[in-house]
Amino acid sequence: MEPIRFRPPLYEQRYEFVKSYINTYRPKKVADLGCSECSLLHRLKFLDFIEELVGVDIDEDVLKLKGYILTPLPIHYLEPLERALTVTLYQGSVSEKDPALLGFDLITCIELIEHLEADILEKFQNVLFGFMAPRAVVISTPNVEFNVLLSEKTGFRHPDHKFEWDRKEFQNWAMNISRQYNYTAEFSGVGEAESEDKDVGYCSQIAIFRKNYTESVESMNIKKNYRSVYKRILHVVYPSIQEEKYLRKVVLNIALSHANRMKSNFLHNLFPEDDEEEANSSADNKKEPLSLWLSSLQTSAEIKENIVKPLFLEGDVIHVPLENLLAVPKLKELCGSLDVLQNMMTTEIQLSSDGSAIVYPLHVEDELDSDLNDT
Ligand SMILES: C[S@@+](CC[C@H](N)C(=O)[O-])C[C@H]1O[C@@H](n2cnc3c(N)ncnc32)[C@H](O)[C@@H]1O
Ligand SMILES: [Mg+2]
Repeated sequence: MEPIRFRPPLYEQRYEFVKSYINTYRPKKVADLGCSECSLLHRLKFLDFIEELVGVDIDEDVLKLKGYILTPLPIHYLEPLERALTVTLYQGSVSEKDPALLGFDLITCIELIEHLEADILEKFQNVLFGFMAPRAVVISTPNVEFNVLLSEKTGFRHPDHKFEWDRKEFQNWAMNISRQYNYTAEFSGVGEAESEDKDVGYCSQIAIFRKNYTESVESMNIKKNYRSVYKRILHVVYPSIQEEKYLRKVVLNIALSHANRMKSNFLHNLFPEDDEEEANSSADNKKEPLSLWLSSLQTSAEIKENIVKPLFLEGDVIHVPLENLLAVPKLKELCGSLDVLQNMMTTEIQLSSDGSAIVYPLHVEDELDSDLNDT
């Protein structure tokens, strides 16, 4: 018998299952127990509503070896996230209580439980549902009924498995836990058999638990005082505009790019002959299709600039009133008011003496040079 090959691979289907659950319920704090190489966490860090990601594994070496995939890249400093995001990895056993795992919206345990000895599994149930008590839990584990389709050989799918359950065993275990800890369980899975195969269920069976109660503040406070036992291996805070220093940077970048464009339009209107000279000086005065397309893009971008207060010259200084920048939707969203916008800009660049405008010296040649350098 040819062993079944899943497409996409089974592990990928498990991650996709978690991702689609997360996309539906949009949890902000998510932990993955038995996170191993952090592959699921890595996929989850791209979901833009998750603010806290935590991974726990007993194997310190794998966390140290693979944890780097969760650290920010240079692009994250250039383009800070809109939401806050922290990622933390702990070495520790899921059979031990640590307050770092309190208050989560979702905890996932993907192919973890079958690696736990009976006594550890017993403790783990109590730690996960009684102590951590997240709002939702997703647990996946092999469905032994499917093994007949996987290969001829008998025995467990992996040498480290301590058990493999059929659907009834898994569902009984999950239903007992639900009753004991006041959760509701639903069952699903990934990795389907071909239609002509007999009914063996999914290759990976999955239980989704949802908590039926809200924990009291007193109960949470007692748990928060438990002694920490997990060892922190990695803790990263992603650059985000929720932090003042990154918000300033983003506001400044957007504001200056718009202010520059407004200033260029203003200068081109003021000295239209420079444009003509430039046009006449081009070799045959004909634009290639690509440059035509690029210039049409620029024109539409320029038209979009919302001039609510005209730019003006005072001596040889161009004034770009900040009110125009506040009319840019993104800046309005980020700053809300003129005062905030002004405050963000004032320490970073030169404003007019009353703080109402960005000022640029009028040196047309420098201006045209700098335009060319910008492109
Ligand atoms: C099959 S791997 C999990 C794979 C991973 N969840 C994924 O889907 O990519 C099982 C993991 O559980 C971890 N593990 C086993 N016993 C544990 C325990 N008591 N506490 C925490 N992690 C444990 C192992 O070190 C291993 O990394
Ligand atoms: Mg396994």
